[in-house]
Amino acid sequence: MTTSEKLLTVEGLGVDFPTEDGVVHAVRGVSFELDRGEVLGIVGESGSGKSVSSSAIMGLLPKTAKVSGSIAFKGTEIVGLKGRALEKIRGNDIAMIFQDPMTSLNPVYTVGWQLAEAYRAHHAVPKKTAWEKAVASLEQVGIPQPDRRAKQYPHEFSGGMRQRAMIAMAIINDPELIIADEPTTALDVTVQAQVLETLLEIRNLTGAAIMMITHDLGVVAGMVDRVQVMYGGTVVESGQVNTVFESPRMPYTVGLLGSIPHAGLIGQRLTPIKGAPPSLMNLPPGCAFSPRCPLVTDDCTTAEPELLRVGVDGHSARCIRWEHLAQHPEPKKLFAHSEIGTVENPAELAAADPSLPVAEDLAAVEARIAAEEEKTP
Ligand SMILES: Nc1ncnc2c1ncn2[C@@H]1O[C@H](COP(=O)(O)OP(=O)(O)OP(=O)(O)O)[C@@H](O)[C@H]1O
Repeated sequence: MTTSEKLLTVEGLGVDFPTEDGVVHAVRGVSFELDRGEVLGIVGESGSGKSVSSSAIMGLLPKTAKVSGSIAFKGTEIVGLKGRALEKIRGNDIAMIFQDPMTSLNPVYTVGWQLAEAYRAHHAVPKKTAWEKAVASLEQVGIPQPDRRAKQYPHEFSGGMRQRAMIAMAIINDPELIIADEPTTALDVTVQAQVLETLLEIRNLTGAAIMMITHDLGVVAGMVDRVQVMYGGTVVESGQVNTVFESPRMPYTVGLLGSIPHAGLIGQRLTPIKGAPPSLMNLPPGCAFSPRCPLVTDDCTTAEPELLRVGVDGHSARCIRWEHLAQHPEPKKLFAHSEIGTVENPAELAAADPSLPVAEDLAAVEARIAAEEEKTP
């Protein structure tokens, strides 16, 4: 393995589920890379394909799933990997933390026994060594009196402690990638913050990369390095978290930022995005967000846009109208229907809005980005 090799490279990932009613295109053309020690946030409405993408990386999809594209972990292809080869990666190199700890913890065994077994599954060591490792790993996730707690059953732990025990389970084999699927949603705010803090400490200590799937934009803002926004089964915007939050270049991201409670919105009114997410069985032609987009034009409905480079440090967006958005004086108002009347036909609004400037010539925009990139050290 070369040092420049990415920890994870996902290229053109697609996941289809054939059902009686038709084929569900749950994940479509997803490509991204993850570096060692990087924290990537994946956000998007329910059903946008976040969990299915991460299950594909873990090799945890049901047999009915049709997977296409490539997922390379340290250069090894995971798609199509089965049996022992997959087991070796799963739980050892890549570990997963779920929303409900009881999906990983068995109620009939002590927490310490389960941790020790998880360690022994990947290491040929005596039981005593595995037990010591279990206690050490409980200590690592901040559980007080870990030697006493290790002898207890999951139901004797509080919700926050169970979540920590599950993190202990995930890290016991020193994974290089931790996938956390809504790991704190069920916890109260203070405990959430502590659990997230623990995850970041583990990243600092072990250098593991973290993929954090969450609805909570507050979590994303406070924790991740890079964010990836999903809609209709694909990535519609990605970039450094501050850049994406401060200068979103896909109207869906603007809508998402204004519709979900998060720290940056304190004192502001929430504005839901009108309409419903698309059916993944029957996607609209062109951009999947076009039926709900206040900036839609006829071109948006003819072909699905590529993920276009829209700024420095890998900022990209799947929107042919991103320059219009970039130059819009008040992007947040795009979704503030009540302030500009109820919008039945977003195309009419875009056409009637005189504040929308004409887009710069695309070549000029590319040149401007290239110049900015050159200036960045
Ligand atoms: N086994 C399956 N068979 C058929 N469709 C499925 C299956 N698993 C998931 N899907 C569909 O795939 C789509 C994407 O689901 P996914 O769970 O990835 O969404 P999500 O963005 O993680 O949502 P949430 O935030 O609610 O977990 C959904 O439409 C879902 O119904």
